[in-house]
Formats: sequence, structure tokens, C-alpha cells
Amino acid sequence: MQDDRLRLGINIDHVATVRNARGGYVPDPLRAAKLAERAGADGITAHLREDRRHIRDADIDALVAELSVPLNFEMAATDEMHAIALRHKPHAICLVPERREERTTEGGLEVAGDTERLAAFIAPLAEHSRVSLFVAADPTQIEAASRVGAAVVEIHTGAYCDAHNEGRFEDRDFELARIRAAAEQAHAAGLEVHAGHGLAFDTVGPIAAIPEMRELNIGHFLIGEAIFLGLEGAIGHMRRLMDAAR
Ligand SMILES: CC(=O)[C@@H](O)[C@H](O)COP(=O)(O)O
Ligand SMILES: NCC(=O)COP(=O)(O)O
Repeated sequence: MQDDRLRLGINIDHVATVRNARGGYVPDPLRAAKLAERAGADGITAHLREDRRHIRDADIDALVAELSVPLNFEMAATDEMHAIALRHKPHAICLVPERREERTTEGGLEVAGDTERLAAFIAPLAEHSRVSLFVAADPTQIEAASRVGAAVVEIHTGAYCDAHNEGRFEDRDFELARIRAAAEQAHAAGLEVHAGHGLAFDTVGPIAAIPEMRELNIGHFLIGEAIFLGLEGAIGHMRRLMDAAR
């Protein structure tokens, strides 16, 4: 029987952003991750960017050593990250595109134009970890994802959230329809379906309601909202909204 529970992964990158703004050791991303676990997180997500602008190598070492829930390790498809992932063998690896000049992940991974390289890159990782590809809700990319050995696709919800936040509701509904279609296509191709990026209390419901959805990864909004509600309060409210949508 398929497990129908929608998992909530908490991304702690931006605890590290605050720490790094002043240097030093606080706030500690590991402490946030442990608190998130106690608040009901089903997993922790951390993105080790090539420029180490937030999460650092030592954070990943600590998370791997100390977490009780699965770690979803986000990384670019580079040789350096490949070696780090093989050393740690995290529960899950999510391959994401990276551009130095971007403020956050702006688009999905180009899978269709890079299938041969990605298939060779993924094969050794897939021996130890569930490999996920962070993709736009684009049928060409989803189709390619099913051919390179990934177990999971994580659909980029950024365009949907941006349209909602900017009051462009026709665009938002168009993006939502694309995400729904991508989830259906990916599920039919045998891929597990996740989503994330930019999700907040007022955008999570329609994404959580997508029947094929198995996991949402949410970070920046919850770390910000923790200023007002506390991290446990923010995670608890997000969990309730997700459950209400199912
Ligand atoms: C891949 C993705 O959408 C995010 O989880 C990612 O971590 C975003 O990168 P930043 O955390 O650097 O904004
Ligand atoms: N992969 C998406 C993620 O981990 C969280 O993204 P965000 O909520 O920090 O935008």
C-alpha cells in the first residue's frame, strides 16, 4: 500500500544566512534542525552551495552525524559536490542548478540537454541515496528525468509563489495548472513527486492538495516566520495547513 502522508522537509539554509551575516557560530543550523525534528519535520534539507554563502561543509558534517530524520542534501551537479555526497551518503540528494549571481535558485535543472552526463553522475550516487532532480514544471524536463536514473523530481514552485505574491492571479493559476500536470506526468513515469521553493502559509494549500505529491520542502518563509511564531509554531501551523489540504 502506498504511504499517502505528505512529508514536510524543513530547509535550514537561512539560519546559516543569519549566522554568516555576523560571522561566528549563532544561530546554529544544527540546533534549528533538531528543533524542527521535535516540531514534526519529516526531514531536513540543506543546500551546500558552491560559494558556501550559507550552509558550510561543517554544517553538513554536523547534520549527518546528529540528525534523527533523513537529510535531503541539495547540491549542484559538480565533481566537488559528487565527492562530498559520496563521502556522506545522505538519505536523499537533490540536484539543483546554480548560478553565482543569482540570489536564490531561479530555475529548474536542465535535464533534457544533459542526459548522458547526468545519468553517469547519478548512477554512483543512487547506490546509496535517493536522487532527486529539482526541475521546472516542464514536460520535456520531467520526461528526461525519468530517463537518467532519478527516483524523484522536486517541482520548482517559485513562479507560482511569485505570481501569487505579486497579485498576478491569472499567472498564478496558470503556474499551478502546470505544476499539477507535471506531478501527474512524473507520477505516471514512476517518479516520486516533491515540490518546493518560496512556499508560505497562503500558497501551500493548492500544492499540498495535489494527489501525487509526497513531500514539500520549505525553508526561507518558515525561518522568517519563526521571528514571529517561533520555529515550532511556524512549522506546526504549516503542518496543519498541509493536512487540511489533503
Ligand atoms: C533548490 C531550492 O529551491 C532551494 O531549496 C535552495 O536551497 C534555494 O537556494 P537558497 O537556499 O540558496 O535560496
Ligand atoms: N527545495 C526547496 C527548498 O528546500 C526550500 O525552498 P525555500 O522555501 O527556502 O524557498
